[in-house]
Amino acid sequence: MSTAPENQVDELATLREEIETLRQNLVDKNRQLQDLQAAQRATAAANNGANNGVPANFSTPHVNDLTKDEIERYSRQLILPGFGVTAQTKLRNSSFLIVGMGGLGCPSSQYLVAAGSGRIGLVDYDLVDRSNLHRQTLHTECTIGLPKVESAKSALLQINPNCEIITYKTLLNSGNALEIIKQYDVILDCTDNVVTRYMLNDACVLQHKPLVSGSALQFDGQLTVYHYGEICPCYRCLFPVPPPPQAVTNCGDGGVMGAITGVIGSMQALEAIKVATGVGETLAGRLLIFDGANGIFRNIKLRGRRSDCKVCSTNPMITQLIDYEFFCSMHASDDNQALQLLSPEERIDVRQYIDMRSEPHLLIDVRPPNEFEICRLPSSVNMPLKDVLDNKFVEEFQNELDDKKLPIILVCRRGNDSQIAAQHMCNKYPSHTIRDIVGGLYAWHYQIDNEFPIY
Ligand SMILES: Nc1ncnc2c1ncn2[C@@H]1O[C@H](COP(=O)(O)OP(=O)(O)OP(=O)(O)O)[C@@H](O)[C@H]1O
Ligand SMILES: [Zn+2]
Repeated sequence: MSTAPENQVDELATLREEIETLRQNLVDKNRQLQDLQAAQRATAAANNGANNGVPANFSTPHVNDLTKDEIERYSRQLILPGFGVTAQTKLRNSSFLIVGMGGLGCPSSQYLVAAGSGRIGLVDYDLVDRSNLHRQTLHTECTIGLPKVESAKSALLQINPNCEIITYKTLLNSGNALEIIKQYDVILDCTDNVVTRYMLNDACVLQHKPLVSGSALQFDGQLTVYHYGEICPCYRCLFPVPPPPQAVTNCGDGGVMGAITGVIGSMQALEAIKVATGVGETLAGRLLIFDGANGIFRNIKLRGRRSDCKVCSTNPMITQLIDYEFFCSMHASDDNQALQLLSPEERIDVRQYIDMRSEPHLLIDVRPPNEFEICRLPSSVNMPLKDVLDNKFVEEFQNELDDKKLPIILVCRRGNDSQIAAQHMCNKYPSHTIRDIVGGLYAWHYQIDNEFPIY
């Protein structure tokens, strides 16, 4: 006999509660583990030099200042020709600031911590989300909802408890960047937005810090080291003017293959290690381009420092941090990115759409076909935005458009593209009722049905 629907609902709720309690337990246990490990390290440090019952003349002195644990832990790195104790010790005396604990920050911090870096700062304002887990490999099912910096710190200390890890759960901006950056030797840009790229670049130039910069989108990645050495350009030398906001795509909109961020993030760690130890040739003055779809690495030579660069030239115009959101006409965080193209009366919200669903209407989903395939509202038809803008709807929906009373509703993922489509269609058919749904499928998930998937 099958369970009654209301029992299933109760059972589901109980299971969810139990999972939540277990998750919270795991987080608490992880914290306890970290505290115990810290106490253990403190005791070991206090006992350092004590002979633990072994006669004094039998205790072995540390070789070249590396402890027994360090020699064992880094043995495969220590025996590398050209690396050795000197580089290992330099690494231990170095500090790295990783800005962004997402797709790039996770692998780069993982390798820097595992390799024996002395001190690592982690900066991120965001919380772990389930959609992060396919690429942000330090975060897990158990740390969903926790600050990314805390989730990462706990995972990193499991790898190497000897590394000092400092967390900053904050948006790095003009107000706090210089103060934080000055405490570290090498800075890694693992963020995903143009505003932070310019801000970090200028802050690193002002503080004379090398900047290891990575980016990953879809199947592609890029990597270089800015402002390192005499002639190496800064980000502004290459891009004096920010791109127009509509030309910028992030992972949330364009998608990204997790392994691409793994490749670029690991290489950022490698570049940072080379900068800190002086071993090997860094990518300063060169840009590494990774075409993951075709398995091709390219290395292109970059121009030298720009003599009229606003920040790194001998007579810079920028001598302190500016308002980068204003400079780029964009936001640094994912918040408040909603486009305001149409007035409220030209739009409907999800509840209004629910009310009109029983009446005849045409619901057009303007997302790309691969996203439409992931999930869709019942009875919606797909016409991607670019086809709407090419007027393909004129032919495709000729009958519906002939019926002037039939409302046409446009929907997309978050309610931005649907506004562009609605505005375009309204210009062509001004007497027709054409509306878009505020907040799109996200609003549907949050306000109507949280079983409806979001991505
Ligand atoms: N100025 C900043 N200060 C602190 N953290 C930042 C800043 N700008 C971006 N970040 C962080 O950088 C990380 C970039 O990660 P990633 O590119 O993998 O994207 P995401 O924001 O986690 O995910 P998605 O774009 O899929 O929603 C994010 O965790 C974001 O919070
Ligand atoms: Zn410059």
